[in-house]
Amino acid sequence: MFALNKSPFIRYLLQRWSGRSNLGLQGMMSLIAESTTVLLSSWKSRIEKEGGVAEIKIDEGMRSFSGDVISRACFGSNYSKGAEIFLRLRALQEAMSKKSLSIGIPGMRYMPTKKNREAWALEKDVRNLILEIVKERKETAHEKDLLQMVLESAENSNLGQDAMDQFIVDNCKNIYLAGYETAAVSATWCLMLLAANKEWQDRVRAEVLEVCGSAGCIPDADMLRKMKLLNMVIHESLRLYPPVAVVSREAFKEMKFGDITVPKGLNVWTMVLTLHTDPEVWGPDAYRFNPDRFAKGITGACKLPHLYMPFGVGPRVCLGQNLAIAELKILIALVLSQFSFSLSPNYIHSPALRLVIEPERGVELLIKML
Ligand code: HEM
Repeated sequence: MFALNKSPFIRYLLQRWSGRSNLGLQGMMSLIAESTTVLLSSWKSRIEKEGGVAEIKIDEGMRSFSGDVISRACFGSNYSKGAEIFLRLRALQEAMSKKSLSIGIPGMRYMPTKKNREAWALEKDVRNLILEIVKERKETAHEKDLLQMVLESAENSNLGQDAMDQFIVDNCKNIYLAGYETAAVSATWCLMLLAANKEWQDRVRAEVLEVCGSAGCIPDADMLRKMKLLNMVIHESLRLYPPVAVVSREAFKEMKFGDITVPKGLNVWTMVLTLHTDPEVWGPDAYRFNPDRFAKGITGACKLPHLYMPFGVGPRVCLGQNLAIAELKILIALVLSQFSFSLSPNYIHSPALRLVIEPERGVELLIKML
């Protein structure tokens, strides 16, 4: 996520792509629904096999889902093709979050330590896999997706072959990293909260069935807009478990904030989770799951609305936020309309700050068909 701040090209690409994509909003929604259906069919078979109730650790399923969406939306390929890349990017992310403990020691990232070697090997694998997809792409029909745009920009540049490959790999990696774990972990936390809060699960399910008509009906854009309770639950979930815990900015010049002087070149970290749970901003129940606080929107929920920032803030705000919210709404609506679920007695609450805030020991749910 931090690397993305140095990548205005991605912003340009996503803006260009959203204007030019032949997917359109409805196409994007069917694509998300297809990925959801794949996931939920696997849940159904588990439930049938296990006699009506299945204990499912949902984390991997959420990753497959979000990987499938981002891969098909942005790269035109499906999850099975990107699966190996995802696995390595996840391992790379873990290796990097461990490595980040040693930031601050000059030159440390160039030392051939065990962790660094592990990360370098993964980087190499990811690079080779992406370049394999690029090679296949060059031999087959062109699609108007993000990968195609990256390729066109690389070809129109004056870069040599090595620099061109690096350009393609960096941009593909950035999009995967930005949109994959964040959306997956948001869906996981949201389902955990609905499992732990049965009353809200029932309320949102009733809304989904009322707006969408029947179980398993794929919501259209209008239906998504009408599901207010669902929206409130997603806001509250992103407030309590913002996947990106820190938003960073570099001071380009010396700045003064009251008595504090920020020197040029300093990185300022905004702790999103701290802002999202400050009782001064959210009231005495700041740590409680209470989606009702969003009944009148973000401005009604907190004293200073700009302090709610799950997608960051300002000109570098998340470019994938509409895609991410659509993913969450469609997934949760389809889950609620077909299943009921509660926390498994084996669930251990273990939020851990890696590159995203994730449940270290996973989320196990007891799931049955309605
Ligand atoms: C719930 C899911 C997501 C969350 C919580 C999230 C959060 C964020 C945050 C906090 C930032 C940094 C913003 C800042 O510095 O002010 C960011 C940047 C970004 N996100 Fe997301 N994101 C999510 C999903 C996605 C998806 C699905 C994509 C799609 C490809 C995406 C693409 C990007 C890009 C390209 C940037 C960099 C923008 C720039 O620096 O110009 N994100 N995201």
